Amino acid sequence: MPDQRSAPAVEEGSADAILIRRTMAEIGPVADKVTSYFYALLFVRHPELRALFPAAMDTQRERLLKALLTAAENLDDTSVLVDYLQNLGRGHRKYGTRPEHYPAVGECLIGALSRYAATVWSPETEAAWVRAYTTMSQVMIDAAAADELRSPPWWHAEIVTHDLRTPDIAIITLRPDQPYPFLAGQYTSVETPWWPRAWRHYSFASAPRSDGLLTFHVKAVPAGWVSNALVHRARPGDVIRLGPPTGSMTVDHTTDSGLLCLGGGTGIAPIKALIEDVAERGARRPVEVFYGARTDHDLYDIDTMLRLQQSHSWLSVRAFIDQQAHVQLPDALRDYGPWNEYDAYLSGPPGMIRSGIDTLRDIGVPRSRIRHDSVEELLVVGN
Ligand SMILES: NC(=O)C1=CN([C@@H]2O[C@H](COP(=O)(O)OP(=O)(O)OC[C@H]3O[C@@H](n4cnc5c(N)ncnc54)[C@H](O)[C@@H]3O)[C@@H](O)[C@H]2O)C=CC1
Repeated sequence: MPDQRSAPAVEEGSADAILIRRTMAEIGPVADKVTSYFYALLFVRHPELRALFPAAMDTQRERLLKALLTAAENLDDTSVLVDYLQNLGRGHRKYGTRPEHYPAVGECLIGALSRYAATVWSPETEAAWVRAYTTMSQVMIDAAAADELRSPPWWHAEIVTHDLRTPDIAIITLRPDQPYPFLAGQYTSVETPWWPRAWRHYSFASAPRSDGLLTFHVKAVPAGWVSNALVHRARPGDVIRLGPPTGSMTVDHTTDSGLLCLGGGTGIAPIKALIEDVAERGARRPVEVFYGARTDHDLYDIDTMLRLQQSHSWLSVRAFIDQQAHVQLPDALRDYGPWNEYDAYLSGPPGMIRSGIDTLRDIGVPRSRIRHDSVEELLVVGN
């Protein structure tokens, strides 16, 4: 019998969803151990799969757990879950994942969960996990197969310019080896030749261009292998790999509501892409940008933003520097507005996004009008 003590007072959802959430609640406090044990099982039982993963597994561990939690939380919300899994399936093509790998992963996952969620584990729980995993992996496999007909698993892209704007921020322009379709506001995953299979996310800093070139703003962060390689090692002529575009922080061109954009640090990159997108459509909708940084130095792209402001009467750019203003970026929103006719776009460190959401909700902006990339994904952005 499952242990009722660990179950929430009122449990809602399908029988399988309840059993799966109970397992997740049970493993929550020992999540690190579960993921380590899972990978140990996987690599011992299926050593041939080790080559699909990066040498350093730190970020990978967080990603597996995040995927499991997202799936468990949305088990009864089919459209959110299917969307998420299709994206995940398409994104797995760049790792070389094949349909026959899924059962091996499922078997080791259940092995790890049953060991660490022993008090709530039962034949019913196991059956619920087998059903859920089988359905979810089939969605990923089908999405990957459909994507094979339209897109390559990854793109090669050559660095054409590398502009070191500050000692730790570079603006990098790339030429993909074949057309790379994406929307302003989206992001992609990047792998460098120096750290094979370590993929990190970066937002596109420009709307799609007629010459097909792509731009990223990269800040080298402490212990960030990929970001340090891109800032300090990469040079024109080097070739990196890109995964497919993803993200829904895009402009809704079916309305002409204003855009309220909050860009913190290198989070200004996709905001610049959104401005270019609005400009290209020729719609004169108001775009209000709040650009924040900790120091003058970190406001590395202010000249570009001010130039854009000069060319577009509908654009307003306000810059905030923490050290001078003694307020954090989201607080600045309260002094302007009203914002209830605006769609809000948040881009920057996870803490800024979380507090930006709170501030906007607090001043009456509905959640449905607030867009940002997944905060969990951002934890592995830019490393
Ligand atoms: N699509 C996206 O959302 C993108 C996100 N990023 C992320 O942006 C970050 C940029 O890093 P840095 O330049 O070092 O940023 P940073 O740590 O220097 O902060 C930039 C701005 O955000 C504000 N801020 C930071 N933490 C906050 C918090 N907890 N509450 C309220 N405001 C806060 C600061 O006041 C500052 O104005 C990285 O974490 C990167 O992953 C970068 C590009 C795109």
